Formats: sequence, structure tokens, C-alpha cells
Amino acid sequence: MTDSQSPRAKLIDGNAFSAALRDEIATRVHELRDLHHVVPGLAVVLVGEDPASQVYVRNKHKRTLETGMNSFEHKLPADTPESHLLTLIEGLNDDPEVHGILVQLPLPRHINAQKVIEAIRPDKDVDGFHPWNVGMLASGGIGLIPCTPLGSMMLLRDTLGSLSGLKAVVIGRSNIVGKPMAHLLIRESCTVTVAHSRTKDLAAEVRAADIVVAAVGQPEMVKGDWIKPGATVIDVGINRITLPDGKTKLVGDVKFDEAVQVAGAITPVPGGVGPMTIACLLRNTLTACARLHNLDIPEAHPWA
Ligand SMILES: Nc1nc2c(c(=O)[nH]1)N[C@@H](CN(C=O)c1ccc(C(=O)N[C@@H](CCC(=O)O)C(=O)O)cc1)CN2
Ligand SMILES: [Mg+2]
Repeated sequence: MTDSQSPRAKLIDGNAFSAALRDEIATRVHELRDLHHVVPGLAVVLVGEDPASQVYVRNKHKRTLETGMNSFEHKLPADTPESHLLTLIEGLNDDPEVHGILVQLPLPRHINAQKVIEAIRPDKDVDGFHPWNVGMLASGGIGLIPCTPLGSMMLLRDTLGSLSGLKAVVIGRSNIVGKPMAHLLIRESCTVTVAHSRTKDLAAEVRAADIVVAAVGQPEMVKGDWIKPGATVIDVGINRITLPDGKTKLVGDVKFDEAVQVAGAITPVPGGVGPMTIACLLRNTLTACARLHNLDIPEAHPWA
């Protein structure tokens, strides 16, 4: 490979960052147990047999136990009535052993996801999806921050230091990633554009940005020549595509091979933002536990 072909972007290593964060969380969990006799507990609810969700829930269980927390798994059949799920959540809300509650998304179509999210006690809502937490983030208050945007922001701060005054584009306006990410960037004094499927000249919006957060769920949609030279690219997409030889491959929302030649720093897929999601879920569980017990413990990772 000649110099002109060698990738110029720094690779942002989410695997390494999330492993260090999980270690830090484990230290805090052991301190909580030894000094205050409290063990954080995370309840994860899975409805149905979606294969990707099963993998994520299994990984959450494993990582939760590794940090020394309690993990409570609730696996329900796909045809579980909404009322049963709401009753389960009521019980978890009242359970003093449970400090964090997460309902794995997507839910089966017959269940109203928003109603389920709103049934979770806001101070145990470790996904940060309850309207109370959404409002806290939007108004600059202290709540729980959605895991994927929180992890993306940790990677950005680690890569760039201060984000103040930078232009950021967030591609995608979902409640899970796009909207909370935009609020976090505003909080860091970025000038933020939220682009989406109706945006007129997406390439031009991306070309103007020092920070690109791609969260559209469209494989390799963001092309290399859209990226401003030296920009930082955070690829939130996780898309499994089938190659001509029939094999499958995981790709992001950004055409990595092109973007890596232009960007200053970029997250790979896999191994970028993905592993941060679970690490931040553990961090939110620790935070929720400390708040529920009125304990003033050092944050695992000082940011946010
Ligand atoms: N209630 C929630 N549901 C969902 C969330 C969420 O934050 N809360 N996010 C996603 C899925 N998700 C966690 O639930 C998740 C996605 C991806 C990863 C991850 O580690 N990805 C790896 C690749 C994994 C693979 O090989 O497939 C990576 O990018 O390196 C973790 C968690 C939707 N639902
Ligand atoms: Mg999350």
C-alpha cells in the first residue's frame, strides 16, 4: 500500500474503551458492596425470540455479572399480553433489589412500546427513554442518559477533548439515538444539525460538519466524499448485509473504506459504538443504584 492509499483516520477503539469503563464500574461495584453493603441489580426483560435481541440480552447478562452486579433476566413468550408485561414492570419498580430496568426493543407489534417505557419508574429507567428522562436531558437536568448516545459522546470527548464551537450533524432522528445525541451535542456547545430522510441535500450538510454521527440504519449510506477532511465520524449503524458469495457481514451506516481515507478519526463497525452501549447500561445501573440509596460515590467515568 502506498502512502497516498494508507488510511489517514485514527480508529476509535470502542472495544478497548468499553473494557476500561467496565473495569472502572467493577471497582465501584465492589466498593459499594464492601462499604455500603449494597449490590446494584439490573433487570432485563425480553419478549419474544428475535435472534439479535437474544444475543444482546445474553451479553448484557454476562457483562452485568462480570462487574459484580446482580442480573435478573425475564424472558417472556412472543404472545405475552401487554397487561402481563405491565404487571411485571410494576413488580420490578417496587423491588428493592432492582435498581435498573430495561425492556429490550423492538417489542412484538401487539405491545405499545411507549406505554411500556412510561410504566418504568424514571429513576430505574437505565435506558433513559422515559419522558421524564427525555425532558431532563432536553432541559439540562440530571436524569439517566440513553446508552448509545452516552457511549458515542464518551468516545467523542476522548478523541477530541472539548467539542465547543464544532459543527455536528446527526443523521437520524430516532428517540433512541438521534434526538438524545443532538441534545448531548448541544450541551457540549456544538452547532447541531439533525438530518433525516427528508433532508434536501444531505451530502452538503455532512460536508459542513466537523462531527458526523450516522444513525439511520441504512447500510453504507454515507459516502467518503461527503466527509469533510479531518472530521470525526461516529458510526452508530449495525447492518448485516449479504455478500455476492452468500456470506454475511456487519457494516455501519458509513462507507468505511472510503471514509477512513478522509476522516480524522472514525469508529469501526463492529468494535466502535456497539460495545459502548452495554458498558453505558452498566454505568447507568450503578448511577441509578447510588442515587436510589442516596450514596455519593465517584462516577465511573467522570463525563456526563
Ligand atoms: N432497550 C433497548 N433496546 C435496544 C437498544 C438499547 O439501547 N436499549 N439498543 C439496540 C441493541 N443493543 C442493545 O440493546 C446493542 C446493539 C449492539 C451492540 C454491540 O455490541 N454491537 C457489536 C456487534 C455485535 C454483533 O456482532 O452483532 C459492535 O458494534 O461491535 C450491543 C448492544 C437495539 N435495542
Ligand atoms: Mg441504549
